[in-house]
Formats: sequence, C-alpha cells, structure tokens
Amino acid sequence: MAISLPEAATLVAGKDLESPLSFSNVHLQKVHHLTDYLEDLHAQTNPLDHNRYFHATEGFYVSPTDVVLGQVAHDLSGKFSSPTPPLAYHRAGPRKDIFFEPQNTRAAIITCGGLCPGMNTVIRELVVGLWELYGVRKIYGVVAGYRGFYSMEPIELNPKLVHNWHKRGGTALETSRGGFDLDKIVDSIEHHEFNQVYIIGGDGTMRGVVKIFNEILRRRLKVGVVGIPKTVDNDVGIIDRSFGFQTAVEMAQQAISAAHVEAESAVNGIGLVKLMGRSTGHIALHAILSSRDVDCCLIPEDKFYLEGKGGLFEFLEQRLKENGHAVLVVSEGAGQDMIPRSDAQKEERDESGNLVFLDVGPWLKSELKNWWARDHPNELFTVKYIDPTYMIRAVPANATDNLYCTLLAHSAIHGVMAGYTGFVAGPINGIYAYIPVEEVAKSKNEVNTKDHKWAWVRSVTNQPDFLKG
Ligand SMILES: Nc1ncnc2c1ncn2[C@@H]1O[C@H](COP(=O)(O)OP(=O)(O)O)[C@@H](O)[C@H]1O
Ligand SMILES: O=P(O)(O)OC[C@H]1O[C@](O)(COP(=O)(O)O)[C@@H](O)[C@@H]1O
Ligand SMILES: [Mg+2]
Repeated sequence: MAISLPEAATLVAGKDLESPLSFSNVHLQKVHHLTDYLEDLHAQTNPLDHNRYFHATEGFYVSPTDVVLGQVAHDLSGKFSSPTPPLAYHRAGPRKDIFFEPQNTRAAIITCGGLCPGMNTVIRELVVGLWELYGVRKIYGVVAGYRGFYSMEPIELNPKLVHNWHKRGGTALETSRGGFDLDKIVDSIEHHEFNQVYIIGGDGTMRGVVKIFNEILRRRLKVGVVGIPKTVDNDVGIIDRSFGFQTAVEMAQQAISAAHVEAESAVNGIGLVKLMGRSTGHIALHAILSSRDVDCCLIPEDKFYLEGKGGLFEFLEQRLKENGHAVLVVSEGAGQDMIPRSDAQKEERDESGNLVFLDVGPWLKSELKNWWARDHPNELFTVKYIDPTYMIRAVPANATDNLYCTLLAHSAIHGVMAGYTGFVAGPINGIYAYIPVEEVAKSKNEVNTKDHKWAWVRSVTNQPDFLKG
C-alpha cells in the first residue's frame, strides 16, 4: 500500500508532523548554463536520437526538473527538522536538447595533482563516450597538468589509442602540481579553439576550475568546463565518494595484512602502516573496518597523545601483554602538530601551495622504540613500518571503481553537451548529479568522529578516545 510521507510519519511518530517534507520547498542548486551568458545559442537535437544501435525509449532523457535530494535520512518527528529547505541537485544524464554540434566540437581532457586509481579509465571513457555517443572527432589530451595548456602541444586522442587505458595505473596524459596561470590557460583554450574542457583533479584542481570557469564567463566564450573530482583519500564533499577510493582501501588492506604478519611473528611486535589522508582519515577508517587486524587507528580528525594515562603507549603496552603483538594504522595527516619541526619546515609548501607534511611514520616508529627502550630496556621489541602510498595510488582501478569512472565520464559528457558548465559530475546518495563547481571546491569531507562510523572503529579496535581524563 502506498502511503504519503506525512502518513508514514504519523504511523512512526504517532502524531501529525509539524513540518512534513514537501517537494515544493526544496532548494535547487542551480547549475550554470551557457545560455546564462550567451543568449542567442540554439538547441540541437541530441544525436542519441539517431544512434544506430539503440533507441531512446520513454524516460531515457533527463529533464531539468529531475532532481536528487542531498539529504535522504530524515527524522519524521520533525524534532530535528532544519529551518532551511533540503538541497536538491539536477540529475545527471542525457538531455533531449544539446548545445554543441558534434562536428564543431573540440574537447580537451586534462589530469592534475597526485595519482589516483581510475584516472586512465575516466580519460578513456571521455574519449570513447564523446566519440561513440555524440560523434565528436576532435578530442585532445592536455599533457602534464595545468601547465600543459601553455607549455606543450596537446595530443590527439581517439578510441583506438585509448582502448586499453583502463587497465593501466597512473595517467597516460601525465600530471603535475603547480603551473596554474589563469590567463595563459584560458588564452590557450581560445588559441586551440577548445569548446569543451574536462578537468580531472582534486580539491586544488577544482579551485582552479572555478577560476577558469569565471574567466571564460568574463570573456563570454562558448566553452563548457567540467570538473571530475579525483582524490584518493575521499576528502571532497557533497558527492558520495571519489573514484579510486575503493581500490585504495583494498590495496591498503594488503599493507595491513603484511604488518599483521610481521607483528605476529615477532616478540612484542608492532606493525605500523601509514595510509594516505592529509586532512581526512577515510582510507584508514575503511581499511581497518574491513581488515579487523588493527589495534589502533590514528586519523587527522582525532587528536591523540603518546604518554600517560589514556595515551597510546599505555594502550599498546596492554595489547602487547594480552596478545604479544599490535597493529597500528596512522593517516599521513595525523599527529602533525606533535612532530618537531624547524621554522623553515613550518613554512614549506609543495608546488601547488599545499603545506608539506612531515612523515608521521618514521617519527612514530622512533617514538615507539624510544619508549620501549626506556620502559623495558631488557625486553625484545620490534616495529615494522610500512608506507604503501605509491603502491596504493599507482595501481589500475578495481572493477567497482572502473564502473564508477565510466558513469562519471558519461555523466560529464551528457552535461557539457547539454550546455551545462562550471559544474562537477558525481553521485549523491547513489544517483549521479550535477553540482556547481564552486560548491564542490569549498566542500570538505571529513570523518565525523561523533557519528556511528567512528563508533564502529572504536568497537572493532577498542582503542582509547584520547580525551585526557
Ligand atoms: N587555489 C587554487 N587556484 C588555482 N589553482 C590551484 C589552486 N590550488 C591548486 N591549484 C592547482 O591545481 C593543481 C592540482 O593541485 P594539487 O593540490 O596538487 O592537487 P589536487 O587537485 O589533486 O588536490 C595544481 O596545478 C595547482 O597549481
Ligand atoms: O609525492 P606527491 O605526488 O607530491 O604526492 C604525495 C601526496 O599526494 C597525495 O596522494 C594526495 O594527492 P592529491 O591531493 O593530489 O590527490 C597525498 O596523500 C600525498 O601527501
Ligand atoms: Mg589536494
């Protein structure tokens, strides 16, 4: 029996809802469109209408009124209802009308920032999707990150060339940090007559996409620009997760297993694994929940301390006494405030402007050794430290991530062809959506140590909460 949401609420709460969820009061996150600033653009029929192999059945095309809600969990009692209406995003997918003629389309694809499993799959699917779905024949790869726009000639891409790229780790287009020169980049877009730009990158790259979009807007160019968020440590907000993340978690478990074997095979053995995550501990959290071999997980969102009651050493001492070994996972951004650093190190930044982190792994290893030598000078003790960072990043995407990359690429293509611009494609609550890039650029996905996910970690490890008593 179908019942309305207010009826359901009455059944659950046993009383009328004070503020039932109503679809008339959602707040729609509008996506920029080329017609916002180019008034005389004319829509074309989508070439998918004439595809040789399949027919666009009823409901195939997505309309501007199709939306995805940002928040799907609600308290029907109304007790915790937010004063602001729920956010809704445009659903991704093919539109009946498009704003590019395939024969006049010149698409550019670029990868920036650090590696992440699946980058090559996204590139491959952008090329194949543009070529096969929309009949675009001029597709270019910009080489070596943002600086490639103005320092190198783009390479021409076609389905034959990219056919097996999804099986390769890394990015065949090469990548780099730094080199963001707005005027030179947009001059190059004009010079090469690119009218679609697909930019694959993380938080830094997305901040660049915002600037490129605004400059394109200022110059009133007919150029659609889309960001495809790449971040191995899943720190981008709004979307469910970033591509490559699941592959990273899988690879991280291999490192944890090795650390476990090493620890178990030693007298008072500690296996220490450092996982990626500059400001967020998602990889560590998911890897330890899946592996169950870990005694303690240290993430940037949860400050810890070493000495004294409730500290890490006291906890490890107990675990070694009980089990003879312990496995410790630390995210790269954890404990940064505890590592001694010189004034120069405090200021050091990488080419993209990111603060250079000190390596928490060797620091922790040495702190552990010093502690044991001080407190148990005559007892055996071993710390085996594993840093799998580049082994994790450099592998090809697994099956789930490969599928995800394909859907991301196709969502991006459909959106750009439909005239949307300055947006990001990504899944929200499992449904692919278009999000204004500036919203994604300012979003952050941190581990909420107050919610049940972190409680799961605590229940798996029984680690201290590091709240000094
Ligand atoms: N605020 C910013 N504005 C414009 N470009 C930026 C900004 N921050 C980073 N970038 C550029 O984005 C690219 C990738 O940034 P980086 O932080 O290294 O990787 P990621 O995008 O993976 O986070 C670099 O070329 C960098 O110069
Ligand atoms: O050695 P590189 O390439 O500078 O990368 C190291 C950094 O890249 C990362 O993998 C993250 O890179 P992105 O932010 O570009 O995704 C971090 O985990 C790590 O600190
Ligand atoms: Mg980054």
